[in-house]
Amino acid sequence: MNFNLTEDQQAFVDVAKQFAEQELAPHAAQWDRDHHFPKDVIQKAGELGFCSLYTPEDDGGMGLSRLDSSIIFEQLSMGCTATTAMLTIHNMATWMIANWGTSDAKTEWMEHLVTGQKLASYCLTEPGSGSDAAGLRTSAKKDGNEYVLNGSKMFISGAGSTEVLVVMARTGEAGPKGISAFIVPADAKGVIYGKAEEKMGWNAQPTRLITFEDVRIPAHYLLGNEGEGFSFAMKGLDGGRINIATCSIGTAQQALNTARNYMLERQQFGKPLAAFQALQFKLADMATELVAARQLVRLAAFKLDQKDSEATAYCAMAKRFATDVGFQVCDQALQLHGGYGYIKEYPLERHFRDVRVHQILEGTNEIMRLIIGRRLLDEAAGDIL
Ligand SMILES: CC(C)(COP(=O)(O)OP(=O)(O)OC[C@H]1O[C@@H](n2cnc3c(N)ncnc32)[C@H](O)[C@@H]1OP(=O)(O)O)[C@@H](O)C(=O)NCCC(=O)NCCSC(=O)C1=CCCCC1
Repeated sequence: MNFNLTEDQQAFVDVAKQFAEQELAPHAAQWDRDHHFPKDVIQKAGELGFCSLYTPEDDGGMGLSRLDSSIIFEQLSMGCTATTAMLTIHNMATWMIANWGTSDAKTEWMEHLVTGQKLASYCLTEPGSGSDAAGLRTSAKKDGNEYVLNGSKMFISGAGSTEVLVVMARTGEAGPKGISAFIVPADAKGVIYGKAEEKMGWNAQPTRLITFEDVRIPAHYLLGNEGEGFSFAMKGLDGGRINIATCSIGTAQQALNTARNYMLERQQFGKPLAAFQALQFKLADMATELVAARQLVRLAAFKLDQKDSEATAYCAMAKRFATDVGFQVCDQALQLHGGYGYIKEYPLERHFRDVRVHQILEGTNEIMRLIIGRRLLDEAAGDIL
């Protein structure tokens, strides 16, 4: 077992780190303050392949593994959490279209999505269904060569600024088996956008309600077959959960680095904070938990790459653990800064606000525990640990 980065992975790290330092980090605070969505910067990231990291090469993507992608997203999220998170969502939606889109739909959309010239949002959650995703009510009714969509999607990242929506909608019976997935052009007639939500963090990307009123799309925008949409949505989220966990790791690493430097510089009682053993212990615990979280995220990514039968449970474990650790590390880094941690002149309060939502979205950490627990207790599952 080799835990070192390969030469290729190190090269990816170098490119991503440079991009994060030059294109993201210098602007992240301003984007947060202005609630500015830096679409041009995401498109610039697309020129480096970052918009289609794990989309297969045959579909125009980079064809990288989930592990390689996680290593890259970690570096990018050290520059700007919210922008990188949006990039991961676009990667997830693009991968879904590449995997299950019809050849006509792929001919129409893929070349624009893999480069990031067009961006995609993922639309599962509804006002009445969050954790109970299979309870969704948005409907898609077949009408000749078209589907007609009606309903609403809530908390949609990028909504109003992306060109493509991957929408899960009901074509059949109640529950997961009646759900299908569709490509919906974001400017289709009848797609109506709500106001941008005022959020605690993730301010460098818009979040809106989307309402579909008799939205007509061609039948070949159906992904796979009718009734397969819930499973596609969940498969997309297995990878999405690693990506979000990764964004927590990168942000927490950035917060840890900032706190370490502050401890070396800041003098109190005639000596640097670094000289106080209680604070050394705090930093030691932050680093230890962060390293453990990173390894679990990379293990889950590896399991997904291997198509391991327990990959879903490992992705849930990684998401639960890394987003909890990421939040705690950012909180402790803020605490180590004392009053300076609480003011906006320093980045700690932004990191704290940005990672908080990772414990909620792409499945709450309570749902992650449910997924892990169910699997552990499934008699057919065998030993997963
Ligand atoms: C786990 C869960 C609670 C599901 O439970 P139920 O008991 O209803 O469904 P159950 O009986 O577990 O399953 C149904 C079928 O589905 C297959 N399948 C499940 N997982 C997977 C999987 N991982 N891969 C493949 N198939 C899967 C399952 O096998 C079953 O099919 P079968 O009967 O076997 O033929 C699910 O709903 C969930 O997870 N909620 C969190 C939602 C949630 O995560 N939002 C997040 C919304 S997105 C979001 O927050 C974003 C934020 C920022 C932007 C991006 C998006």
